[in-house]
Amino acid sequence: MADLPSAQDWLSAPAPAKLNLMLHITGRRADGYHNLQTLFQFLDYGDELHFRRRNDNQLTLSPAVDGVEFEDNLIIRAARMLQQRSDNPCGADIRLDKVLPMGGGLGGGSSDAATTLLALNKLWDLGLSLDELASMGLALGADVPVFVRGEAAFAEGVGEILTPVSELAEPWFVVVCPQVHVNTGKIFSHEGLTRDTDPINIRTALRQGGRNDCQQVVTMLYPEIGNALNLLNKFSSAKMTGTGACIFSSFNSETEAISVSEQLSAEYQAFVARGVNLSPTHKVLFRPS
Ligand SMILES: C[C@](O)(CO)[C@H](O)COP(=O)(O)OP(=O)(O)OC[C@H]1O[C@@H](n2ccc(N)nc2=O)[C@H](O)[C@@H]1O
Ligand SMILES: Nc1ncnc2c1ncn2[C@@H]1O[C@H](COP(=O)(O)OP(=O)(O)OP(=O)(O)O)[C@@H](O)[C@H]1O
Repeated sequence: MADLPSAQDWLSAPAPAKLNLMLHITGRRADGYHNLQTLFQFLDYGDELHFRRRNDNQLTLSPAVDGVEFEDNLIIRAARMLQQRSDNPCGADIRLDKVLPMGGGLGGGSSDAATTLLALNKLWDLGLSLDELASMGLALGADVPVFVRGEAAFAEGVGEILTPVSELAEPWFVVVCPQVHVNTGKIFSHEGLTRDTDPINIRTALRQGGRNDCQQVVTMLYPEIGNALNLLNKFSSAKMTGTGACIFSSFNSETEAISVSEQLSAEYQAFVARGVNLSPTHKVLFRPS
Protein backbone atom coordinates (compact mmCIF):
# COMPACT_ATOMS: atom_id res chain seq x y z
CA MET A 1 0.00 0.00 0.00
CA ALA A 2 1.33 3.46 -0.87
CA ASP A 3 2.44 5.56 2.08
CA LEU A 4 -0.05 8.26 3.06
CA PRO A 5 1.54 11.72 3.43
CA SER A 6 2.34 12.45 7.04
CA ALA A 7 0.97 15.58 8.70
CA GLN A 8 4.54 16.73 9.22
CA ASP A 9 4.96 17.10 5.45
CA TRP A 10 2.52 19.98 5.43
CA LEU A 11 3.21 23.57 6.42
CA SER A 12 -0.08 25.05 7.65
CA ALA A 13 -0.78 28.74 8.07
CA PRO A 14 -3.87 30.89 8.57
CA ALA A 15 -5.08 33.52 6.11
CA PRO A 16 -7.00 35.87 8.42
CA ALA A 17 -9.68 38.40 7.59
CA LYS A 18 -9.08 42.14 7.88
CA LEU A 19 -11.44 44.93 8.83
CA ASN A 20 -11.20 48.51 7.59
CA LEU A 21 -12.03 50.29 10.86
CA MET A 22 -12.41 53.50 8.80
CA LEU A 23 -11.97 54.15 5.08
CA HIS A 24 -11.67 57.66 3.64
CA ILE A 25 -11.23 58.30 -0.07
CA THR A 26 -9.08 61.36 -0.53
CA GLY A 27 -8.64 61.48 -4.29
CA ARG A 28 -8.55 59.73 -7.64
CA ARG A 29 -5.28 59.08 -9.44
CA ALA A 30 -4.59 59.37 -13.15
CA ASP A 31 -4.54 55.55 -13.47
CA GLY A 32 -8.13 55.34 -12.11
CA TYR A 33 -7.08 53.96 -8.71
CA HIS A 34 -8.04 55.91 -5.60
CA ASN A 35 -5.95 57.36 -2.85
CA LEU A 36 -7.37 56.38 0.47
CA GLN A 37 -6.72 56.43 4.19
CA THR A 38 -7.72 53.39 6.14
CA LEU A 39 -7.06 51.64 9.44
CA PHE A 40 -6.49 47.93 8.97
CA GLN A 41 -6.89 45.46 11.81
CA PHE A 42 -6.79 41.67 11.50
CA LEU A 43 -9.31 39.19 12.89
CA ASP A 44 -8.38 35.90 14.56
CA TYR A 45 -10.70 34.27 12.03
CA GLY A 46 -10.25 33.27 8.41
CA ASP A 47 -9.13 30.73 5.84
CA GLU A 48 -6.45 28.11 6.47
CA LEU A 49 -3.87 27.01 3.91
CA HIS A 50 -1.66 23.93 3.86
CA PHE A 51 1.44 23.58 1.67
CA ARG A 52 3.55 20.55 0.80
CA ARG A 53 6.69 20.76 -1.26
CA ARG A 54 6.86 18.79 -4.53
CA ASN A 55 10.01 17.69 -6.26
CA ASP A 56 8.77 18.85 -9.67
CA ASN A 57 7.57 22.32 -10.65
CA GLN A 58 3.82 21.51 -10.58
CA LEU A 59 1.25 23.39 -8.52
CA THR A 60 -1.99 21.79 -7.36
CA LEU A 61 -4.83 23.40 -5.40
CA SER A 62 -7.69 21.61 -3.73
CA PRO A 63 -10.48 22.19 -3.48
CA ALA A 64 -10.94 24.64 -6.37
CA VAL A 65 -12.59 27.94 -5.46
CA ASP A 66 -16.06 28.13 -7.04
CA GLY A 67 -16.15 30.56 -9.94
CA VAL A 68 -12.38 31.19 -9.97
CA GLU A 69 -10.22 29.57 -12.67
CA PHE A 70 -7.09 27.81 -11.42
CA GLU A 71 -4.65 30.27 -12.99
CA ASP A 72 -6.75 33.25 -11.81
CA ASN A 73 -6.76 32.12 -8.21
CA LEU A 74 -4.69 34.59 -6.19
CA ILE A 75 -3.02 31.62 -4.45
CA ILE A 76 -1.74 30.27 -7.77
CA ARG A 77 -0.84 33.74 -9.06
CA ALA A 78 1.20 34.34 -5.90
CA ALA A 79 2.92 30.95 -6.24
CA ARG A 80 3.73 31.61 -9.93
CA MET A 81 5.36 34.92 -9.01
CA LEU A 82 7.60 33.13 -6.53
CA GLN A 83 8.45 30.35 -9.02
CA GLN A 84 9.86 33.04 -11.28
CA ARG A 85 12.20 34.14 -8.50
CA SER A 86 13.80 30.71 -8.13
CA ASP A 87 16.56 29.08 -10.15
CA ASN A 88 15.47 25.60 -9.06
CA PRO A 89 12.22 23.85 -9.97
CA CYS A 90 9.74 24.43 -7.16
CA GLY A 91 6.30 22.94 -6.91
CA ALA A 92 3.70 22.53 -4.20
CA ASP A 93 0.46 20.82 -3.34
CA ILE A 94 -1.81 23.38 -1.70
CA ARG A 95 -4.95 22.72 0.30
CA LEU A 96 -7.39 25.50 1.09
CA ASP A 97 -9.99 25.55 3.86
CA LYS A 98 -12.12 28.47 2.62
CA VAL A 99 -14.11 30.14 5.34
CA LEU A 100 -14.24 33.81 4.33
CA PRO A 101 -17.01 34.97 2.01
CA MET A 102 -15.82 36.24 -1.36
CA GLY A 103 -16.47 39.87 -2.14
CA GLY A 104 -17.20 40.48 1.51
CA GLY A 105 -14.67 43.25 2.13
CA LEU A 106 -12.80 40.95 4.51
CA GLY A 107 -9.87 40.62 2.11
CA GLY A 108 -10.01 36.83 1.85
CA GLY A 109 -8.42 36.54 -1.58
CA SER A 110 -5.69 39.04 -0.69
CA SER A 111 -5.00 37.22 2.56
CA ASP A 112 -4.77 33.86 0.77
CA ALA A 113 -2.25 35.43 -1.62
CA ALA A 114 -0.17 36.90 1.22
CA THR A 115 -0.11 33.64 3.17
CA THR A 116 1.01 31.84 -0.01
CA LEU A 117 3.86 34.34 -0.53
CA LEU A 118 5.00 33.99 3.09
CA ALA A 119 4.66 30.21 3.32
CA LEU A 120 6.20 29.27 -0.04
CA ASN A 121 9.07 31.72 0.49
CA LYS A 122 9.79 29.64 3.58
CA LEU A 123 9.04 26.18 2.11
CA TRP A 124 11.10 26.84 -1.03
CA ASP A 125 13.83 28.57 0.96
CA LEU A 126 13.85 31.61 -1.34
CA GLY A 127 15.05 34.10 1.27
CA LEU A 128 12.96 37.02 -0.03
CA SER A 129 12.49 39.89 2.43
CA LEU A 130 9.10 41.16 3.63
CA ASP A 131 9.74 44.32 1.56
CA GLU A 132 10.18 42.24 -1.60
CA LEU A 133 7.14 40.07 -0.86
CA ALA A 134 4.98 43.13 -0.07
CA SER A 135 5.94 44.80 -3.32
CA MET A 136 5.25 41.60 -5.29
CA GLY A 137 1.92 41.32 -3.45
CA LEU A 138 0.84 44.83 -4.43
CA ALA A 139 0.70 43.65 -8.05
CA LEU A 140 -1.92 41.09 -6.94
CA GLY A 141 -4.14 43.51 -5.01
CA ALA A 142 -4.09 46.71 -2.98
CA ASP A 143 -4.72 44.81 0.26
CA VAL A 144 -1.99 42.18 -0.10
CA PRO A 145 0.92 44.23 1.38
CA VAL A 146 -0.70 44.71 4.80
CA PHE A 147 -1.28 40.96 5.09
CA VAL A 148 2.34 40.30 4.07
CA ARG A 149 3.69 42.72 6.68
CA GLY A 150 1.36 41.35 9.32
CA GLU A 151 0.93 44.42 11.50
CA ALA A 152 -2.26 46.42 12.00
CA ALA A 153 -1.65 49.64 10.12
CA PHE A 154 -2.78 53.05 9.00
CA ALA A 155 -2.64 52.84 5.22
CA GLU A 156 -2.37 55.56 2.62
CA GLY A 157 -1.74 55.70 -1.12
CA VAL A 158 -3.81 52.88 -2.65
CA GLY A 159 -3.30 51.02 0.60
CA GLU A 160 0.40 50.24 0.24
CA ILE A 161 1.95 53.08 2.31
CA LEU A 162 1.72 51.45 5.70
CA THR A 163 2.39 52.86 9.15
CA PRO A 164 2.12 50.06 11.72
CA VAL A 165 -0.11 50.79 14.73
CA SER A 166 0.14 48.64 17.82
CA GLU A 167 -2.02 50.82 20.07
CA LEU A 168 -5.40 49.83 18.65
CA ALA A 169 -7.72 48.20 21.18
CA GLU A 170 -8.38 44.53 20.41
CA PRO A 171 -12.15 44.24 20.95
CA TRP A 172 -14.53 41.48 19.98
CA PHE A 173 -16.41 42.03 16.77
CA VAL A 174 -19.73 40.78 15.49
CA VAL A 175 -19.34 40.55 11.71
CA VAL A 176 -22.50 40.19 9.64
CA CYS A 177 -22.20 38.98 6.05
CA PRO A 178 -25.24 39.81 3.90
CA GLN A 179 -25.40 37.29 1.08
CA VAL A 180 -24.46 39.66 -1.73
CA HIS A 181 -21.23 39.86 -3.68
CA VAL A 182 -19.99 43.44 -4.04
CA ASN A 183 -17.71 44.16 -6.99
CA THR A 184 -14.96 46.47 -5.69
CA GLY A 185 -14.21 47.94 -9.13
CA LYS A 186 -17.88 48.84 -9.65
CA ILE A 187 -18.01 50.78 -6.37
CA PHE A 188 -14.79 52.70 -7.05
CA SER A 189 -15.98 53.70 -10.54
CA HIS A 190 -19.47 54.78 -9.36
CA GLU A 191 -20.25 58.42 -10.10
CA GLY A 192 -21.93 58.86 -6.71
CA LEU A 193 -18.78 57.97 -4.74
CA THR A 194 -17.31 60.87 -2.76
CA ARG A 195 -13.59 61.14 -3.45
CA ASP A 196 -12.69 64.41 -1.72
CA THR A 197 -12.47 63.68 1.98
CA ASP A 198 -9.80 65.87 3.57
CA PRO A 199 -6.75 63.83 4.61
CA ILE A 200 -6.39 63.39 8.36
CA ASN A 201 -3.29 62.49 10.31
CA ILE A 202 -2.73 59.16 11.96
CA ARG A 203 -3.27 60.52 15.50
CA THR A 204 -6.72 61.81 14.53
CA ALA A 205 -7.55 58.48 12.88
CA LEU A 206 -6.55 56.59 16.02
CA ARG A 207 -8.39 58.97 18.35
CA GLN A 208 -11.59 59.54 16.39
CA GLY A 209 -11.79 56.68 13.91
CA GLY A 210 -13.75 57.79 10.89
CA ARG A 211 -16.41 56.66 8.49
CA ASN A 212 -16.43 54.41 5.44
CA ASP A 213 -16.78 56.60 2.35
CA CYS A 214 -17.99 53.66 0.25
CA GLN A 215 -20.93 52.90 2.54
CA GLN A 216 -23.40 55.39 1.04
CA VAL A 217 -23.03 54.14 -2.55
CA VAL A 218 -22.95 50.48 -1.51
CA THR A 219 -26.13 50.70 0.58
CA MET A 220 -27.87 52.49 -2.28
CA LEU A 221 -26.93 49.69 -4.71
CA TYR A 222 -27.48 46.84 -2.24
CA PRO A 223 -30.39 47.66 0.15
CA GLU A 224 -29.84 44.38 2.03
CA ILE A 225 -26.55 45.81 3.33
CA GLY A 226 -28.36 48.92 4.60
CA ASN A 227 -30.93 46.67 6.29
CA ALA A 228 -28.17 44.71 8.04
CA LEU A 229 -26.56 47.99 9.20
CA ASN A 230 -29.89 49.17 10.64
CA LEU A 231 -30.27 45.92 12.53
CA LEU A 232 -26.73 45.83 13.96
CA ASN A 233 -26.91 49.55 14.83
CA LYS A 234 -29.59 48.68 17.37
CA PHE A 235 -26.91 46.96 19.46
CA SER A 236 -23.81 49.05 18.80
CA SER A 237 -22.61 51.47 16.13
CA ALA A 238 -22.10 49.46 12.94
CA LYS A 239 -19.93 50.10 9.89
CA MET A 240 -19.05 48.44 6.61
CA THR A 241 -15.59 46.98 5.91
CA GLY A 242 -13.89 47.75 2.58
CA THR A 243 -16.46 47.96 -0.19
CA GLY A 244 -18.76 45.57 1.70
CA ALA A 245 -20.75 43.44 1.84
CA CYS A 246 -19.77 42.62 5.45
CA ILE A 247 -20.48 44.98 8.33
CA PHE A 248 -19.22 44.97 11.91
CA SER A 249 -19.71 46.30 15.44
CA SER A 250 -17.26 46.09 18.33
CA PHE A 251 -17.88 44.87 21.88
CA ASN A 252 -15.81 44.78 25.05
CA SER A 253 -16.33 41.11 25.75
CA GLU A 254 -16.73 37.89 23.84
CA THR A 255 -19.85 37.06 25.86
CA GLU A 256 -21.56 40.30 24.82
CA ALA A 257 -20.58 39.77 21.16
CA ILE A 258 -21.87 36.18 21.15
CA SER A 259 -25.12 37.27 22.78
CA VAL A 260 -25.68 39.91 20.06
CA SER A 261 -24.83 37.50 17.24
CA GLU A 262 -27.38 35.05 18.65
CA GLN A 263 -30.07 37.73 18.65
CA LEU A 264 -29.60 38.54 14.98
CA SER A 265 -32.24 37.25 12.70
CA ALA A 266 -31.53 33.81 11.26
CA GLU A 267 -31.50 35.34 7.78
CA TYR A 268 -28.02 36.80 8.40
CA GLN A 269 -24.78 34.88 8.46
CA ALA A 270 -22.67 36.27 11.28
CA PHE A 271 -19.58 35.36 13.23
CA VAL A 272 -17.75 36.60 16.29
CA ALA A 273 -13.99 37.21 16.17
CA ARG A 274 -11.37 39.18 18.01
CA GLY A 275 -9.51 42.12 16.46
CA VAL A 276 -5.75 41.52 16.61
CA ASN A 277 -2.82 43.82 15.84
CA LEU A 278 -0.43 41.01 14.88
CA SER A 279 -1.50 38.82 12.00
CA PRO A 280 -2.20 35.19 12.98
CA THR A 281 -0.12 34.21 9.92
CA HIS A 282 2.95 35.87 11.38
CA LYS A 283 2.26 34.32 14.78
CA VAL A 284 2.32 30.86 13.24
CA LEU A 285 5.12 31.26 10.69
CA PHE A 286 7.50 33.56 12.56
CA ARG A 287 6.66 33.48 16.27
CA PRO A 288 5.53 29.95 17.09
CA SER A 289 4.98 29.57 20.83
C1 LIG B 1 -11.31 48.85 -0.57
C2 LIG B 1 -10.23 47.98 0.02
O1 LIG B 1 -10.76 46.70 0.39
C3 LIG B 1 -9.70 48.63 1.29
O2 LIG B 1 -8.99 47.72 2.07
C4 LIG B 1 -9.12 47.76 -0.96
O3 LIG B 1 -8.50 48.96 -1.30
C5 LIG B 1 -9.55 46.98 -2.17
O4 LIG B 1 -8.49 46.09 -2.42
P1 LIG B 1 -8.62 44.87 -3.43
O5 LIG B 1 -9.92 44.15 -3.25
O6 LIG B 1 -7.35 44.12 -3.28
O7 LIG B 1 -8.76 45.62 -4.75
P2 LIG B 1 -7.91 45.50 -6.07
O8 LIG B 1 -8.06 44.11 -6.62
O9 LIG B 1 -6.55 46.08 -5.88
O10 LIG B 1 -8.75 46.51 -6.98
C6 LIG B 1 -10.03 46.21 -7.50
C7 LIG B 1 -10.52 47.46 -8.23
O11 LIG B 1 -10.90 48.46 -7.27
C8 LIG B 1 -10.48 49.76 -7.69
N1 LIG B 1 -9.60 50.32 -6.66
C9 LIG B 1 -9.05 49.54 -5.71
C10 LIG B 1 -8.24 50.08 -4.72
C11 LIG B 1 -8.02 51.49 -4.74
N2 LIG B 1 -7.25 52.07 -3.83
N3 LIG B 1 -8.58 52.24 -5.70
C12 LIG B 1 -9.38 51.69 -6.66
O12 LIG B 1 -9.88 52.41 -7.52
C13 LIG B 1 -9.83 49.59 -9.03
O13 LIG B 1 -10.82 49.81 -10.01
C14 LIG B 1 -9.46 48.12 -9.08
O14 LIG B 1 -9.46 47.60 -10.38
N1 LIG C 1 -8.21 32.50 -3.24
C1 LIG C 1 -9.23 33.34 -3.50
N2 LIG C 1 -10.18 33.55 -2.59
C2 LIG C 1 -11.18 34.43 -2.83
N3 LIG C 1 -11.32 35.11 -3.95
C3 LIG C 1 -10.39 34.96 -4.90
C4 LIG C 1 -9.31 34.07 -4.71
N4 LIG C 1 -8.55 34.14 -5.81
C5 LIG C 1 -9.14 35.01 -6.63
N5 LIG C 1 -10.25 35.52 -6.11
C6 LIG C 1 -11.12 36.55 -6.73
O1 LIG C 1 -11.01 37.75 -5.96
C7 LIG C 1 -12.29 38.37 -5.78
C8 LIG C 1 -12.29 39.15 -4.46
O2 LIG C 1 -12.26 38.24 -3.41
P1 LIG C 1 -12.03 38.65 -1.89
O3 LIG C 1 -12.55 37.53 -1.07
O4 LIG C 1 -10.63 39.07 -1.65
O5 LIG C 1 -12.99 39.92 -1.79
P2 LIG C 1 -13.08 40.99 -0.72
O6 LIG C 1 -13.16 40.36 0.63
O7 LIG C 1 -14.19 41.91 -1.11
O8 LIG C 1 -11.73 41.75 -0.81
P3 LIG C 1 -11.40 43.27 -0.50
O9 LIG C 1 -11.79 43.59 0.87
O10 LIG C 1 -9.91 43.22 -0.68
O11 LIG C 1 -12.14 44.06 -1.55
C9 LIG C 1 -13.27 37.18 -5.81
O12 LIG C 1 -14.52 37.58 -6.26
C10 LIG C 1 -12.60 36.19 -6.76
O13 LIG C 1 -13.06 36.41 -8.08
